[in-house]
Amino acid sequence: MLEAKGVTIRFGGLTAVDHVDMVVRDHKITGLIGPNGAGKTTFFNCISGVYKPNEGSVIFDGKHIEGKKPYQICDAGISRTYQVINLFWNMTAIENVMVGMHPRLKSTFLTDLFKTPAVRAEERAAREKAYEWLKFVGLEKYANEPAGALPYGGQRLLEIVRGLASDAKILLLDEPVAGMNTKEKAEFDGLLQEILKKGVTILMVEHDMELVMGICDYLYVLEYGKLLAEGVPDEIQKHPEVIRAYLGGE
Ligand SMILES: Nc1ncnc2c1ncn2[C@@H]1O[C@H](COP(=O)(O)OP(=O)(O)OP(=O)(O)O)[C@@H](O)[C@H]1O
Repeated sequence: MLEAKGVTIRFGGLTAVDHVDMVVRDHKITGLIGPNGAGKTTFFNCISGVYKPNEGSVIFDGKHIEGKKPYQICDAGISRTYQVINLFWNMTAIENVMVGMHPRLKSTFLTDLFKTPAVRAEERAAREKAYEWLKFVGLEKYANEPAGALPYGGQRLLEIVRGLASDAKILLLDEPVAGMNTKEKAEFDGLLQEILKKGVTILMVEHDMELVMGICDYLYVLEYGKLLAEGVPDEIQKHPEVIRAYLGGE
């Protein structure tokens, strides 16, 4: 479904992502791991349109998307979350989800300006749908609270659900459990399974090895921008190069 071929990005003399090939299979959880500075977030940025790769291609549903703008990539069905949570802090939780739904809404600047009955009906329907999304992640009680008032784990979930609300086919999660407590992490595992059941494919960068090894169907390992290994978690855990590079030889 999503395929990267030879993706390369350079910052001056540094090749942050170096000819990386990756296949993200439909309805699976693919993990991208590697030591700090390996190029994981930069790779995400190439897929989500923040950067245009210097070389290589990214193909989604049979179409080249490398070099497209982030909003075009989002419209195509790829949504992402950020390492540093990126919400509209002064908007309520439900409004944040509605913003996520915006690409799928029909209203335009002019119809919004005049608040036609059709716009009001669409807004009502969008609010109801957004509320359903909040329920999906157990955040409905915060619907009318500003995003900044949610507990930290809740903010992470809100960011994910805002992505889902755009009818994403692929969700790119950048360190989704960073900062979550043990209970939130345990629940997160179940949530990812529920997301998969909705037909959404997941690609995630995560440092929490227990989570990654337990939940991912397939893993790619980056080191200094290059692909070091790929395989199912069992293979990766035993891979001598990965143990050397990432697990510090333990
Ligand atoms: N905009 C930029 N300009 C210059 N160098 C950059 C830029 N973004 C990232 N880098 C460099 O590219 C390399 C890869 O960084 P990146 O953030 O992608 O790694 P990462 O694997 O996501 O790390 P972490 O696990 O710490 O988040 C690093 O050496 C980083 O300093």
